[in-house]
This record gives sequence, C-alpha cells and structure tokens, in this order.
Amino acid sequence: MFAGEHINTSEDRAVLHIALRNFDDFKIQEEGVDEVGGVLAHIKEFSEAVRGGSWKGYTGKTINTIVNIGIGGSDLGPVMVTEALKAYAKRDLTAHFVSNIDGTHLAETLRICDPERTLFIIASKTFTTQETITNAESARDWFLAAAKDKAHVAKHFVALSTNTKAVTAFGIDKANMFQFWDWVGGRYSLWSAIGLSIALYIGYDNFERLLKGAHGMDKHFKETPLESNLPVLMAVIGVWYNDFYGSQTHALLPYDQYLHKFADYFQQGDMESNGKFVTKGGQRVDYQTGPIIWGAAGTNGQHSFYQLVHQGTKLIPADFLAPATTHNPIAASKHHRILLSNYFAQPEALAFGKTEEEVRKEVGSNASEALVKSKVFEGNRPSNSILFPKMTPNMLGALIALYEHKIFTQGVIWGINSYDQMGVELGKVLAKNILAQLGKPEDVKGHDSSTTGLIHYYQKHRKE
Ligand SMILES: O=P(O)(O)OC[C@H]1O[C@H](O)[C@H](O)[C@@H](O)[C@@H]1O
Repeated sequence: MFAGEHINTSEDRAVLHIALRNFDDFKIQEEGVDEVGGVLAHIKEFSEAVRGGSWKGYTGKTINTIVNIGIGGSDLGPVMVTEALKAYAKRDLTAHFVSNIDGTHLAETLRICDPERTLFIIASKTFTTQETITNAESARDWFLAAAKDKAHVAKHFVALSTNTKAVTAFGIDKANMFQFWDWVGGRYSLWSAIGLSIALYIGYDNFERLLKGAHGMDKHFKETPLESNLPVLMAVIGVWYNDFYGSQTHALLPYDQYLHKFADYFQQGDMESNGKFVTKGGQRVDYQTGPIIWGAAGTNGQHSFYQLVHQGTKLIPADFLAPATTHNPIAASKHHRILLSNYFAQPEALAFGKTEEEVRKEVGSNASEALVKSKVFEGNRPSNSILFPKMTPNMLGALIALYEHKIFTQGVIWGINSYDQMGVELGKVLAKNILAQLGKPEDVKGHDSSTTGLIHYYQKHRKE
C-alpha cells in the first residue's frame, strides 16, 4: 500500500489515502501525489477567506452556513469528524449535510438557509452519483430563484471531485473545484478535498492536526513490530472472534457524545471494504469475511441493546472508547466521572459476569430457580478498551487511521480486495430500470410478482 502498488486489483488503482496526510515524509511514487500540497494550500486559502469574511456572497454578505451535498464517503467522514470535533468549531458558521435523495433531506435543510449567506459544497468523487447530482441541481434551482443571475453561482457553489469535466459541465468554475485522485477511495477520502467542510468548520490548522494525527498512526503501522502493532493486534483479535468463534458483528461503543457518529462512519469504512465473498484471485471464500459493524454512544446503548450484549445468545466483540478528559467539565466533571465509571464497568461485567452462586447469595433461598437462572451473567464476552487523553484533532486522526489499517490488515488476511465495491452496482441498475417504469401500470415489465405488486400499489395510491 505505502509503495503505491495497485493493490486495488479489480480497478487497477493504488490505495494511497496515506499520501493525503504524508507531508512529504514517505517517498510515494504515483501520479498526483505531488499535487496534494497544492490542494491543501487551496483548502487553507479558501477556508480562511470564508471564515475570515473576505469571501462574500452575491449581496456582499459573509457566509454563515455551509451545506455539504454528498453521500457515502462524500458525506459520512465530514459528518463524523465535524461532530467529533465540534468543540473546535467557530459557533458562527453552521454546517449542514444533505445526502439522501429523499426530497425531505434537502427541503428541511433549505428551509433554514439564507441564499445570500449559504455556501454549497458539492462533494462527489465521480460527480455522477444520482443522489448528489439531483440534490445539487435542486439546490442550484433554489439558489437561482433568489439570486436570479447565473453569474452568482460562482460565489455560492464549490465542487470536490476527481471529475473536472463533469464539474465544469454542472456550471461550477474550475477555480472553485478542489481536486482529488482515483487512488483515494470514497470511504477513505475525508483527508482529501472531501474534507473541505471540516476545514471550514474547525479551521485549516485543526484540519492539519487531524491529518498529522493520522500520519503518526501511519508511521506506527508501517514501522512497529507486529506484536506491538495496534492495527495488527485489533485486526487479528477481530479475525479470531469472527472466523474462529463465529461472531457475526462488531460493536463500536464510544463513551463520548462527540463520537456519536463513529459507528455510522465505520459501517461504510469496514463493511464496504471487507463485505466481500470472493478473493482477489476469484475464489469464493469458505470462511467468514467482514463483520457487521454497529454501535452507539455510551451510556445510551446501555438503555437500549446491552441486555442482548450481556445475556443474549450472540457473541458480540466490542470496542469501548473514551477520553480521559472531557471538553465539557460541567458540575465539576461529575458527569464525566459517571460516564467513565460506566466505560470501565461494562467491559468488566461482560468479561467476568456473575455466577449462579453470587446470584443465590443476592436473591436469597426463597427465589425460584427460574429467577436465579435469569440473573446469571455468563461473562467471557470479549472487548477492547481504548482510552485516550482527550478528543483532539490529532487524536481523532490517529483513531480513524487505526481502524483504517485494521480494515486493511483483515482484508489481507482474508485475501480479498478491500478497495472496490462491486456490491453497490446491481441495486443502482435495477432502480434505474424501475424509475423509467413508474409512470403507468402497463409500463411495469420484467419483474417478479412481489416487485410488480408493490409498484402497482404505489401507482394506485400515490398523490403527486
Ligand atoms: O463520492 P461519489 O463518487 O459521489 O460516491 C459516493 C459513494 O457512492 C457509492 O455508494 C460508493 O459505493 C461509495 O464508496 C461512495 O462513497
């Protein structure tokens, strides 16, 4: 990976998200790598102009709202990072993220935007994704309904993409385009131009700290002997439970409200990378590959799904993550102490449980056998605990890179290509065919009885 080899074999591409945060440390041979610094300089210049107020809207007002329009890797990274680092945000710039094609997402966002002070960021590696382009066109129509003159688009629309031709065809000036390259996977792209919304929200200096934190983990991963290599340790522990103990999922449980989107982010990062059933050589695997990633911020999960985690019939390896120091020490950090007491207690309970003997002592000799049995915790339920000083840009960068390299290592062990995503194509093609048939019932052709029946029901009951 670090050498720029085309390890994304099906697409004949290098995998070089590490080059986006390299700061000329590792020598990496690949076309475009030498342009990373220029794009970062453009991000710095632009984010400082918007945040400093020198970038003005079409009526001369400053920008106080950014709307990132993108989906998947062009949305989830910026969403997760801007939430995780909210403590570093200027509170006079609001960030919104529109991803879903469901008109509700854009409509509800535009309802609270002022066209004179809103900057739209059209984030799309391919600049062909149906949801994003449709949302971008509707946002442009909304803007022009107020601004009238097309010349004003340049002040309120920028693009993040590898596809210059499509960007200019959309009507965004090349000067307002922040470029990245095909060796940046969508789910690994927050370090690239896709991170513009992050730099706008927390400032370029903090965005750079995020990059440098990740670079530190890159160096650790590249240089540390396997037995002390954090991504390798997490990868092999995960393989151990996934392939030898049959666990189907892996829970990410951050005891930090700022990290409440962490599991959402790695649903794409892990599941779109390792949700594969064919090896790079084309053989169907006869072993388990990528786990189902899920999770929620603690302590909320304890009031939702921990019953199953503790006493269910499923083995669920879990990562517990927490900062030793909070950004919000309200009530003299009483809240943080309570939060952390739970962060420490849950893995202990999962590992060591409560024996029948201990339960009997608690409930007394009159208790029914059924009650006693229902209060036993079998324990022996595995978890990793990750504790770090504070949720800072540098630390978040290291944490994300830790998981990126864990995913890479597991993909290597499973012999799969972690960097393509053939599995998302079929649904898109079928949807395109169906879209063309939604007019009249007689247009509906070539589907199974269920799909046909559903479409006919929709055609009968819709009110448009
Ligand atoms: O950034 P775009 O080209 O619009 O792609 C957005 C997303 O589209 C698909 O869902 C891909 O599977 C994702 O990997 C990608 O992040």
